[in-house]
Amino acid sequence: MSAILNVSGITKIYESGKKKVLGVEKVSFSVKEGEFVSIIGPSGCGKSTLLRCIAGFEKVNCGQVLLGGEKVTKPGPDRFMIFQGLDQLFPWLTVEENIIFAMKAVGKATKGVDPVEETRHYLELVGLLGHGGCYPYQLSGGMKQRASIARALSVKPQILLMDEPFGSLDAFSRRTMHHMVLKVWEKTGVTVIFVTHDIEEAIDLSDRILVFSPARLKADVANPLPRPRERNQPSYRSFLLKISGLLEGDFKTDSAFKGVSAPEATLAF
Ligand SMILES: Nc1ncnc2c1ncn2[C@@H]1O[C@H](COP(=O)(O)OP(=O)(O)OP(=O)(O)O)[C@@H](O)[C@H]1O
Repeated sequence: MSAILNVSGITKIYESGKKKVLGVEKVSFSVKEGEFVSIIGPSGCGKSTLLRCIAGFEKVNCGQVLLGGEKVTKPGPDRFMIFQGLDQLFPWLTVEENIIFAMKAVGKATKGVDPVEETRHYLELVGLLGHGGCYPYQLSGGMKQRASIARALSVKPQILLMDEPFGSLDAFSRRTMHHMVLKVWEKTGVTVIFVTHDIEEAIDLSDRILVFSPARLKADVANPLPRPRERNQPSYRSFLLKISGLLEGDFKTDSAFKGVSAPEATLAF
């Protein structure tokens, strides 16, 4: 499979007044079409910054992001971002209307197909069939994230960017969401980049794990475990130890850029 995303030497420096803070520095990696890649690292190490640079929400200071060979300079419907917050849907529209609105806004409703029928397909995929007529306030946190994922898929993005999407859910709901998101990934073949603080979540879901230390990509590790991943297997434990070991220590990064403060990252799992 060829690379759909190429991130080449990107640096993002935030400037507020006289202060300059490093978001990410000289980060390079690529992602193949259909891959599921997780990004893990201490709080403040630049995971969200990286995702926002790929989404086109942030302008990079150096380097470039190429998606399908095209340079990313602004947000676009080929990248859809899902956040941790549970209020990403328009509260004045039903779930079905939210999805139809998104499809129409980016011109991705399939020609000759009734948008209501198409919406049903995505709702079924995320396990929300029968809830299309609900308003967001009538849904649980997990159901809201399912609806946000259905809406994201409906615009047929090349990459789904997920920034700790299940971070505010309880452990049981998270496990249920993991099954759902893997089913969606397998059925649609969409490329996923998934930010998490949770090592087991990264191992359960992804083909590859990018381990960050402050502002830098420290390791790019292929997940050797066959799917479905069994947490009680010795091979799972040893891979978990490997990733945990990569996350330990090394919390001071001096920027190569003069006058730029390194991020203050903390280990908080
Ligand atoms: N808009 C901004 N303006 C100034 N500094 C910022 C801004 N956004 C992020 N930063 C800084 O950039 C660094 C990286 O932040 P980022 O949010 O990308 O980290 P993170 O790894 O996603 O953290 P967390 O896991 O806690 O969400 C931090 O030092 C942060 O304070």
